[in-house]
Amino acid sequence: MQKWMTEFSENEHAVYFASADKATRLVGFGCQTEISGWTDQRDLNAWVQQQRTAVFGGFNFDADQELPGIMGGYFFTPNQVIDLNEASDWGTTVVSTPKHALQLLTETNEVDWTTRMQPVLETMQTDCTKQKVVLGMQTTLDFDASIDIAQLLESLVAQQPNSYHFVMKSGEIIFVSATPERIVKLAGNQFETAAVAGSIRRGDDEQADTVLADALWHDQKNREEHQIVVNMLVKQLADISKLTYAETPQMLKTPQIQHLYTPIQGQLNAETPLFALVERLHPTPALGGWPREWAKKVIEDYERAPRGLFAAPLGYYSPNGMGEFIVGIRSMLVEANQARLFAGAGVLAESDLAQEAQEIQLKMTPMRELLEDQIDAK
Ligand SMILES: C=C(O[C@H]1C=CC=C(C(=O)O)[C@@H]1O)C(=O)O
Repeated sequence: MQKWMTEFSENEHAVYFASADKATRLVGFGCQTEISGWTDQRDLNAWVQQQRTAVFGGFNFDADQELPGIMGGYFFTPNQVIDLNEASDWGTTVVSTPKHALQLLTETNEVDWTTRMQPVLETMQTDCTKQKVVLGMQTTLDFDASIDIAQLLESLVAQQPNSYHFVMKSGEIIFVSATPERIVKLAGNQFETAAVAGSIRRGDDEQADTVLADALWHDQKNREEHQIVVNMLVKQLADISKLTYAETPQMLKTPQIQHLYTPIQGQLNAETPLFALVERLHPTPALGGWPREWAKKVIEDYERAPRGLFAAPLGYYSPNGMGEFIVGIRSMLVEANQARLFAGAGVLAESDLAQEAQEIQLKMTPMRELLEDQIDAK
């Protein structure tokens, strides 16, 4: 286990952010100032402008659904931010005392998900203006003892090497995401975003994997689901920037899932704050849907519980204007003995809800596997 992981678990406030390529690996400890419960984006912007060091945190997926604590949207300025790619002493191995292996006591699933979502599908089948909605699910796991955060970080780094990592701790509450999706990265007048939508499992060997990738690439429903995201990103950005992207998607692979993927580069016409870009894009139809307001209402009405940081923009923002935000999918909220896992799937009129429910289970496996490292195997 590395030194920063134990330090993280011992701090009241801590944050870890890593880009998918690991060119950025930041960890922050302590809290100088914090903000939550803002009602107007301008209050958040004003607060950010007052900070002299980087701020870290995330938005509430839907600010109209108020939630307490960090799930309602939370940013803070750590006392100390360490660049793990430079400060090698924080990466030194420390001996950790083996903890009590966890036993899973109960697992609570949304067993009614497909029947509950059926009316949404029927609306889409009768009204072709309702093109896409991403429907989420939450699973709660209760253990006999508290989850070891340092061990969780070690598992995350080892098991999800190609994903963005975001872990934020405030007191006893920790939000963890190993996501393949970045909403936006800004440096000067250059930004990067991407459409990640359309999914299939990984194959057992290279040949099976390629067959599955090929099936996904040629699948009409998935291509349509992906194109809705590309179109919206372009629509929201074309008036303020010059965009570069390919006409057809490539594949993006995580250990469990492969996705259709269209990276988009942009050059801003005029200086634009990072939060203004986030506001234009969130929620993209990879997390919300299309039309946007209809999808937002469906999510509010049909999902069992508000999302909070799940599927919301999470990241950091430096005083020089640079920063990066990812979306908090493939995620969980950990509090003492409990983990609440989140995932969702894009639904179109031609979707099979049972199949989408299976896809959601697959999308929960990255977080499940982090916990399995701590479970008593007997
Ligand atoms: C909402 C999630 O995935 C989104 C991102 C990529 C692919 C997706 C899909 O194929 O449905 C989803 O839109 C999730 O993982 O919880």
